[in-house]
Amino acid sequence: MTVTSPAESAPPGGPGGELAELQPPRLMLDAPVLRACGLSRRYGRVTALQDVDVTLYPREVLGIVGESGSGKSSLLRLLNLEETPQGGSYHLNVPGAQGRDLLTLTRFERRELRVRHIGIVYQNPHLGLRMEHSSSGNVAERLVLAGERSFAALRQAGRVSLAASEFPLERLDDPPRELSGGMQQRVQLAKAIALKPALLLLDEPTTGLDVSVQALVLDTLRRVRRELGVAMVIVSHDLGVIRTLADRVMVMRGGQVVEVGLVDQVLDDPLHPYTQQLVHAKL
Ligand SMILES: Nc1ncnc2c1ncn2[C@@H]1O[C@H](COP(=O)(O)OP(=O)(O)OP(=O)(O)O)[C@@H](O)[C@H]1O
Repeated sequence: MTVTSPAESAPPGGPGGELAELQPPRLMLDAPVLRACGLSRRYGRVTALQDVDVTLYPREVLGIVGESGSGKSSLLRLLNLEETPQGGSYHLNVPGAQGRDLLTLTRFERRELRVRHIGIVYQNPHLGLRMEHSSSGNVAERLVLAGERSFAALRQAGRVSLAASEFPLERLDDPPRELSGGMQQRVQLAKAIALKPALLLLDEPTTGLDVSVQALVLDTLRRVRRELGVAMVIVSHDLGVIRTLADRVMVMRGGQVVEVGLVDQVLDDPLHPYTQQLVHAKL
């Protein structure tokens, strides 16, 4: 399906409307940093994603919500170039990839692009971290993949990135298996932002953390967004998290997008019956 962004559907003018009200949100005035069209993914007989379009603007945060099994994590894996869809196209507006459909790249080219331009934080830290290596070593690994070889530079870059994710620096040498869930998410975040990616993907980054830790991690994500200006896609079943972080939200059901729009618009005045059900169930 084709989802038209509010920017694209906004009328150029109208009776009685203030100009400011008619202009698309500032974020949407730039060229998109990410544009994926018609993504489809099947696993055997299960259709995880069907004809999904995603557009993301620079510095924008797009939330993805939907019931369990609606395809949210599958979509993030495709956007992270971990898996290949059976159909669709995917463009990122980053150096070396302009005008190229990323789905046509070789495995090596995709890996390069992922290392340099895409960061991801998984709900399960075991997917994103080596639990036995030191925390700073986990962050350094990404820099090594990008070609950095100097031990001093790796150590310093790891420290800077962990500090940016508000990780306690006295625990730099501790392995993630000895850290709390909130700290493990901070190590994942530090690794994800180490090379200042254009795109940060977050899969339920606060799920499973206790409420006070969740709030701290959300604060850090907001600050990272503000300071790095990175565009983010965040999957969460928690509409409070989406409201706190996201500019727009995309609602998924059965592998398809049923509604997309500005967060307040969709969560306060949902149009699709499924979104209405989702919002009311969470109230
Ligand atoms: N590797 C896989 N092999 C087989 N089926 C899969 C695989 N990954 C996902 N699926 C199926 O694809 C569908 C979408 O799964 P996905 O994990 O993307 O949903 P989700 O919205 O992220 O769910 P949740 O909120 O529970 O994490 C489900 O039916 C799931 O069983």
